[in-house]
Amino acid sequence: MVVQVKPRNRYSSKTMEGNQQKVEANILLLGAVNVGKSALTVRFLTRRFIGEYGDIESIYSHTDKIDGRDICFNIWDSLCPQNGEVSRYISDRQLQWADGYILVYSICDRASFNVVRQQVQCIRQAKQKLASTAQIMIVGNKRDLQHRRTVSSEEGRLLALSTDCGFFEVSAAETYHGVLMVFHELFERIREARALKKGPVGFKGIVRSVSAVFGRKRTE
Ligand SMILES: Nc1nc2c(ncn2[C@@H]2O[C@H](COP(=O)(O)OP(=O)(O)OP(=O)(O)O)[C@@H](O)[C@H]2O)c(=O)[nH]1
Repeated sequence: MVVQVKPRNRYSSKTMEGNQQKVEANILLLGAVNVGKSALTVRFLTRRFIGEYGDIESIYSHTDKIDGRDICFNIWDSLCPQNGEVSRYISDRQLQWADGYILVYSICDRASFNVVRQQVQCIRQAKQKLASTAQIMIVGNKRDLQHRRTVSSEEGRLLALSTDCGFFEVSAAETYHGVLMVFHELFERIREARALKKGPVGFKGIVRSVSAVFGRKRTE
């Protein structure tokens, strides 16, 4: 069964609706094949786990309230190439588009953890080159399959700590709340990084704002 969610291709980070500025965040899901990227996306969008997802690569748009404010998540559920080498590859278009990454591995699949390890390095290098503030969340999925676990929680946490990423272990199959936390926590990180990049408003900023409101040009 393929879930019907309307895809949308938008690449801006902010839009205006009425007089209210609507905040957007572009989230890219990456990881090896079969780790549950689509399951996590669909859980977040519909609160449901449907089991089989088909081979669809789409960008979905979903608005959620955080602290009383509408946040528009544009979520790119990437399709992983079957070839192991290619699965580590992240395109320039993806790197330029994303404000945040959810790197998914399965706790039962060590090879998928190694893919995430390499993708973290790839994104960190690209961030430096692009002077990007994009944030990364590492997610160990299929937590319900404890008896088949091959990657410990400590390994996931350590990788996240050593690379300045967030970390969650979740089960897309079992709970909605954990998945919600992943997206919300990633958004918080993006918001903080954006605020840091902007820096404090300062005196010049205040003068600029006052000039803009009263429509006068500064003479010095
Ligand atoms: N037990 C369990 N199975 C899961 C979980 N999440 C996903 N699955 C199953 O894992 C399989 C792959 O899930 P997908 O969401 O299609 O994985 P994907 O990473 O999008 O796969 P590709 O698009 O092919 O790269 C499906 O059979 C899902 O039902 C989970 O949390 N627990």
